[in-house]
This record gives sequence, structure tokens and C-alpha cells, in this order.
Amino acid sequence: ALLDILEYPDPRLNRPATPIVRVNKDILRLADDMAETMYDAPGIGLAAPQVAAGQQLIVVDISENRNELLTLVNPEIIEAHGIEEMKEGCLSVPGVYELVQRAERIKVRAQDLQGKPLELEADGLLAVCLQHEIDHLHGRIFVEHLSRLKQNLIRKKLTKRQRQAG
Ligand SMILES: O=C(O)C[C@@H](Cc1ccccc1)C(=O)SCC(=O)c1ccccc1
Ligand SMILES: [Zn+2]
Repeated sequence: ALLDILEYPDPRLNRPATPIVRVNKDILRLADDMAETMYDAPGIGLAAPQVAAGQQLIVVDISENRNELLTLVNPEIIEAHGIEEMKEGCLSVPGVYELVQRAERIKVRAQDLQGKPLELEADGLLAVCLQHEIDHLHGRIFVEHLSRLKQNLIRKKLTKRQRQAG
């Protein structure tokens, strides 16, 4: 099912997600709904806090044909190297695209939906997207990497937009 994506500055976006102890059918359903919601948005990633779910679960698909879904349970960055800048967007901050500095290459440890441990190395867009999604699990939005001034402008713009939307 399509889920509602929370919009900045919703306080639920700043709440750290809790680790998933056991992947049960509710988590499987959430992962499925998150993937459907990501493809529909469209986006290249989505984190559970963005759909008001407080679990450590993210979905990512940066493929051209939108058919290489990556679902990560309790993901954590265990290695980070270099620095790169990339323009980022966020489904919770519609219409805002800003340059953000992140690690150029990372190693991520997680579990898959069968609860099996997995480790993956990433660079380029996948590394940026994984860092962006894992930030969401810690209650961090990409705009928080920007200047205070920019954050205030974005907050004003979005709250005005939300008022108009009624
Ligand atoms: O809010 C999110 O987590 C989704 C976000 C992920 C992301 C985008 C760019 C850099 C880092 C992380 C998005 O997918 S925003 C939409 C977007 O960037 C996009 C949408 C369709 C095709 C390609 C990109
Ligand atoms: Zn985001």
C-alpha cells in the first residue's frame, strides 16, 4: 500500500529509529509498502521514519530500470573514506535540492529481510543514498548539513506551502 511521506519540519522525522530484533510479517509488510511508496514518489531511497515507522529499515534502488531493490535492516556504516559533494533531494523536503558533502566510499553492515547479516561496499550515488537513508534512521535530515540561514529559508518556504495546502 502507498504510505504518506512525512514532510519537514515534522518532529517525527527527528526521532531516532529503534533496531529491529526480529523480522516478522509486520516488518515484511512495511518493507513492501516502503518500496511501493519509493517507486511511486519516485525516489531512489526511503527510510522508515519518513513514513512515521520508528524501525531501522531502509529501501534503496538507484538503478535505471527501477528493478534493483535493496532492503536493509539495522544498517550501520562501519567504514568511511574520502569526501565527495553531491546535489541531494529528499522526499520529505519536496522541491529542495542542495549540495551536501558526504564520505566518498563506505562499508555498510546490515541484515537482509531473512535476518541474514550482510556487508556491502559502496561509492558514488549508492554511497550518497545509503548515507542519506541511514541519516534518516538517526533522525537527521539532509538540510541539517546546510547553513542555519538556508535551513530557516527552507523551513519558511515549506511551512508556507503546507499552510496553502491546508
Ligand atoms: O528522501 C529520501 O530518502 C529519498 C531521496 C534519496 C536521495 C536522493 C538524492 C541523493 C541522496 C538521497 C530521493 O530519492 S529524492 C528524489 C530523487 O533524488 C530522485 C528521484 C527520481 C529519480 C532519481 C532521483
Ligand atoms: Zn530523505
